[in-house]
Amino acid sequence: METLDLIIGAVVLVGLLTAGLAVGLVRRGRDTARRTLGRRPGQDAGGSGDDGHLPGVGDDAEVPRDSATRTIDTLPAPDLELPEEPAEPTGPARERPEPVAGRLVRLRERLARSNTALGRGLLALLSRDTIDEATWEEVEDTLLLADLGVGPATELVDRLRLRVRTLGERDPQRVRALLREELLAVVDPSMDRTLNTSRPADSPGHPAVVMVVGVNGTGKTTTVGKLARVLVAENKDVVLGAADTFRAAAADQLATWGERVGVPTVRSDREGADPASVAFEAVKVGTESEADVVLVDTAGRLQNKAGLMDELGKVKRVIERTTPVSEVLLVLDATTGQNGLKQAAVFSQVVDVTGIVLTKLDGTAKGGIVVAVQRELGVPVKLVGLGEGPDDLAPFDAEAFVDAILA
Ligand SMILES: Nc1nc2c(ncn2[C@@H]2O[C@H](COP(=O)(O)OP(=O)(O)OP(=O)(O)O)[C@@H](O)[C@H]2O)c(=O)[nH]1
Repeated sequence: METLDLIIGAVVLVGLLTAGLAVGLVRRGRDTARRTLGRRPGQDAGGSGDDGHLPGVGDDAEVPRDSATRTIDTLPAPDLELPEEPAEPTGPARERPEPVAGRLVRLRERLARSNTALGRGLLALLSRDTIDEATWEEVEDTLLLADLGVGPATELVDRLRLRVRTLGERDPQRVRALLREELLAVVDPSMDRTLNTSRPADSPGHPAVVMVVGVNGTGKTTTVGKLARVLVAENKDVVLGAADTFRAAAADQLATWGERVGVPTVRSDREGADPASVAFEAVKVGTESEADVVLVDTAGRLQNKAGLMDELGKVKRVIERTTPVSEVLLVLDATTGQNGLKQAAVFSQVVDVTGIVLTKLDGTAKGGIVVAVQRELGVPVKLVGLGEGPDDLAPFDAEAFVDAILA
């Protein structure tokens, strides 16, 4: 009997050992398969310096079983895609954005190549032997052609004429200096152009939220991408929200901008998903990850579609359930002149625009739109787009701008 018990015990033990070994082998096989699937093309089994057990940077890593359990209220809405953690770039090496200081100098270089540049036209007129009434009219026309707007153009000519006459000034260098002063006055150096990207003091624990709005094709998505780089260059942690859900490609475009500098993007893969819920989720992710700034890209809205404009208002209200919106930046294409101004007015009725981003300033010799749009909205131009390059976005500075015009 005892012998029989011993034999049964031994058989059970061997059985258990065999089963354990089999489970171990299957697990190990699955892990190996996962690592292989997760590997990007070009990475061999021993590559990326891994020891054969850890995934390489950017590979899918299985969530450890002992990682914190997420409660229901931290789960994303079903159609949203949260950024993978960590936000390491998966493509080429992470780019280092160029420093921001002095970028506006590029405008001077670009305008210098233009034959129709505003400053050159004005200086040619003012260096004539006689500056008579006809000349002043030509000065005014030149300013109007440069999209300065009637009010500021008349103002500038009246003041300049008075000073040139009163001082009896004929020296070209002095006339140039007077012109500079008057141009600067209409561009208005006293406006506060600071971009508010500091965490809000009145909403502790939340990131600054910047909403970017504007009509299709003005350069919104590109601006969000460039702005993310500016902030990364300032060592800020950024999260992007792809609330342009009209076009899935817009989210792809935004995510690509982010990946280049290691910034995560919250997005929905479903075209037409609720933009407000994407924006809300982006702010939530930004808060949970203790980001400094959340940049929310919105769909290009045609200003005559009242329903769509209402939706934009909703995006803002939904964000504000969590935390105040620090900046609403309206992106305008500098090459569209008066049309851009009409768009600007409609947008400012729906959301309180706090700053203008004037894109494609490299594509026009008409810098006057800066003045016109500020007058129209009473809101400062804070950033300007100077090209299609990733770092072609410059903080606007009135003096540097006028100097670029007069270069
Ligand atoms: N030359 C120049 N091109 C720019 C500038 N900013 C943006 N662009 C170009 O303008 C085009 C439109 O830019 P997007 O960022 O896609 O415009 P969007 O407003 O987001 O458009 P939707 O996504 O359709 O709403 C792209 O080809 C950009 O490269 C700029 O400052 N200068």
